[in-house]
Formats: sequence, structure tokens, C-alpha cells
Amino acid sequence: MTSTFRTLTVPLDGKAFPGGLPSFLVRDDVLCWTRREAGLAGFGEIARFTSTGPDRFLEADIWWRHLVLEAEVADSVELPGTGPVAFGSFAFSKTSAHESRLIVPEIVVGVRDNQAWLTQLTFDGGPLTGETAHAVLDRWLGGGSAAARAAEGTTAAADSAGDASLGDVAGQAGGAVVRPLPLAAGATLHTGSLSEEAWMEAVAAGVAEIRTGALEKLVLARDVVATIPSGVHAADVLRELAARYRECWTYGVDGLVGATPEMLIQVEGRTAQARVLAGTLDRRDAHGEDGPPMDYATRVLAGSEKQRHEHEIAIQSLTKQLAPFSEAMNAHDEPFILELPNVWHLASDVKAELTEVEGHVPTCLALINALHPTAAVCGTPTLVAGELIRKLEHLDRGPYAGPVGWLDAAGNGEWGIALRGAVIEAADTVRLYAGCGIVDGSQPEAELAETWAKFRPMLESLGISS
Ligand SMILES: C=C(O[C@H]1C=CC=C(C(=O)O)[C@@H]1O)C(=O)O
Repeated sequence: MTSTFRTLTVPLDGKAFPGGLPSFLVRDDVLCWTRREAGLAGFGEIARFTSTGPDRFLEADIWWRHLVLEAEVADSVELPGTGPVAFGSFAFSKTSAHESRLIVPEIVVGVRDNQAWLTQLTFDGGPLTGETAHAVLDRWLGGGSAAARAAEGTTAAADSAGDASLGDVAGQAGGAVVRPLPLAAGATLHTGSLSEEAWMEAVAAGVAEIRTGALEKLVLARDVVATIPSGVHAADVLRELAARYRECWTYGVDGLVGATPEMLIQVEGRTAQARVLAGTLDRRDAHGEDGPPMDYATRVLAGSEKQRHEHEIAIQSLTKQLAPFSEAMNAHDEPFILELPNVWHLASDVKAELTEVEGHVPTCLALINALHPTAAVCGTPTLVAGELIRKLEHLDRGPYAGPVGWLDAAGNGEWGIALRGAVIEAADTVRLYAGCGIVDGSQPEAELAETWAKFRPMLESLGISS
């Protein structure tokens, strides 16, 4: 036995699973990060770090850097996400009781740029070979599963007659088939921390504070609780989200599941990228309107001074926080309209070339420490908005609106903001969260309706019609 951290990465035949990474979302305890056919899926757990409080990002950063410092890494693929990898989810608030966490899986499947790989991670002293890696994956997925056969390079994989469900999944994830969702029998929805009326009063109170000049923007969230007698199945939810929300990043970490359209920070070598969103329009609002729906979105969303103001605040807060870490940065001059199945958003992509700080390119967790919470999920100024959120929301957001994603030993990683998601609290219980940017002029009823539009991806994936 040894306590040395060792990893082995070997190539996989990606053609064997045409559905890409979502083909591997077959266990409820999967750790996942996926968009379109790419991403990472992890199984098992060989190490975990937890923390709470204001230093949770930096403590996690130190823990991870120590862990990988003396790791023995054999990696014949050498892409971002190969070698040692951890998945993580962090609490939104420094005062939250919710534990932020990094989880190191036993086995990871990765897909990127039409390449696929398998990484085995261990503290044991035994041999690490392609065979041991495949055997571990097999143990987690079951020898007969299509995904396991795919991983072994058996091309009959995903659409084999014996595993129709995986064939379906592969088809959906490729954008070919999105079948109607089955409804969860007997599912019920309950009020969360605040009733709808009380939440609208909180929004009105927030607008009143903004009018005093104490702050410019505030993001207020609420929760609803779904009870599903037949059980909440994370893998089903993740596959549905991955198939339907292909522009989003579908995440699954330790009971936190969702598909976020917002990228807090993606680091690849010296390049960092973010996607900032603020400004939302329910696509159902376009029903009955004349002309193409996109014209309606352009008129109502991009043409709205309120929405553009809300967006401008979000983009300024991100670029200001990122500037000290960047030697060059560019952002769109004009926001674009991001079209999702449920809503349109005003969106801006930001790209930065990272500069060395004290002799090192900052790691993604160091960047997150500086960026979180952005104005898209908290408000401006941050401290005033944070105080007001605690006073008005009556909600521990837990991991909602916190960073969620993965990182590797080279400092690469992808961290979204955990939006459009939920926490599976028990076998039949799931808590959903959604929030809205509040500025001067926000109407409580309209914001409440917007939370329902933002709950929709999760409600539908859970089989609850909305
Ligand atoms: C806080 C959420 O969304 C944020 C991200 C995009 C657009 C937003 C908005 O228009 O209010 C929010 O700032 C949420 O989905 O819970």
C-alpha cells in the first residue's frame, strides 16, 4: 500500500459512443459536467475536501495544489481535463452552513474535440494499466452496459438492441430525437422558504432600497420543493437536461443537478473565458405575437433600457474583477441574444489572456475567489446587495448560484454558476431555485413569472409539467 496519488489516462474510441459524453450519464451518483457531446463524467470517490466560510475557494485551491504536487501522472492524451481531476460545488454565501466540496473520482471519462479518454485515479499501490482502468469503469457501469462496451471499444455499443435506452440517449444528445417527457405520477410542488406573496413583497422592498440609492442592482431568489413519489433519478434528469439544453452546461455534483447557461470562468492554459448573462425574456411571451420570435426577442429584450442596464452592470462587475489578472481582455461591444428552450437572455462573452501574479498564472479557484459573487447572482455593490439578500430572501441558497464545475492539475477548469438547478434532498424530494435581477423599475409580478420560466428546465426534466 502507498498513499501516493497516481493517475493513468488512456485514449478511448469515441466513435464507439456516438452520443458522446451524455451516454455515460447512467448512474444517479455520476459526477458530471457536459455540453453537447463533450465533457467529463466521474464515478466513485477517492478523496474529498470540504469547507465553509469566506476562504472556501482558497482553502480548496491549496488542498488541490498540495494533492497534485507529488502525484504520479501517466497521461498519453494531454488535454485540459486529462490527468488528475476533481469535480466541485461551492456554496453561494460565505455565511452558508452548506459545505463547499471538491471530489476526486475513482474513474473519469472525458470527451473533447472528438477525442475521448479514460482516467483512473488511485491512492493504492497496485499496477495502473489500460486494463485496470477499463475494469474500474466496468465495475461502475456494469459489464453489460452499452457505455462500458463503448469504453472497451466495442462498436456495437450505444444502439445495441439490448440497451435501447442508451441508444435513445445518444440520439437525443446528438440533437436528433427529443422525445416527449414522461410525467411523474403524483408529483407535487410546495412553497419553499417564502410564499409567492412574501417573495413579491421582498422584491418590492428591494426596489425601494434601490430607489434610496443604496445599491444599483439586487438579485433575489426563491425556492420550491417538489415531491415525487416514484423517486428522483439524477441520471434521467441529467440526460434530459443535456439533450434539451445543448447551449448550457449540464452539471451533477453530489445531489446538485442542473443546466446552467452562465459560465463564471473557463481556464485553458493562459486563456480565461466567461459568459455573462443578465436580462431575461420568457419565450412563452412571444406566443401570439406577429413575426419571427427572434424579432420579438430583439425588440423587447435588446431594445429595453431596463434590461440593458441590468446587463451592463453584470458585465462591468465581471470585467472589473478580472482585470487585475489579465494582460489583455476583450468583450462584445453589444450583448447578443442567447436562445434557450425556455427563455432568451442578453449575453456577453468575455475573453482574457491571464497575466502572472506573483510568478504564477492564477488557478481557476484563485480567479473564482476574486469573481464570485458576480452581479448576475448577487448585485452591485456586492456587499450591500449581499446584506440585503440575507435580510430579504430568508433562504440559505446552499450551492445554488455558487460555482460548480471541475479542475485539473495544470490549473485548467470550467466553472459555471449553478443556476437552473436543484438539490436532491431525499429519494423523493428535490429543492429547486431561481432568482431574478432587480433594478429600479422591476415589477414584482413580472419577476415572479420570470422565476417560473427559470424553474421550467428542472420541472420538465423531473416530469412535472409547467
Ligand atoms: C439568478 C438567475 O439568473 C441570472 C442569470 C441570468 C439572467 C438573470 C436575470 O435576467 O435576472 C439573472 O441575473 C437564475 O437563473 O436563478
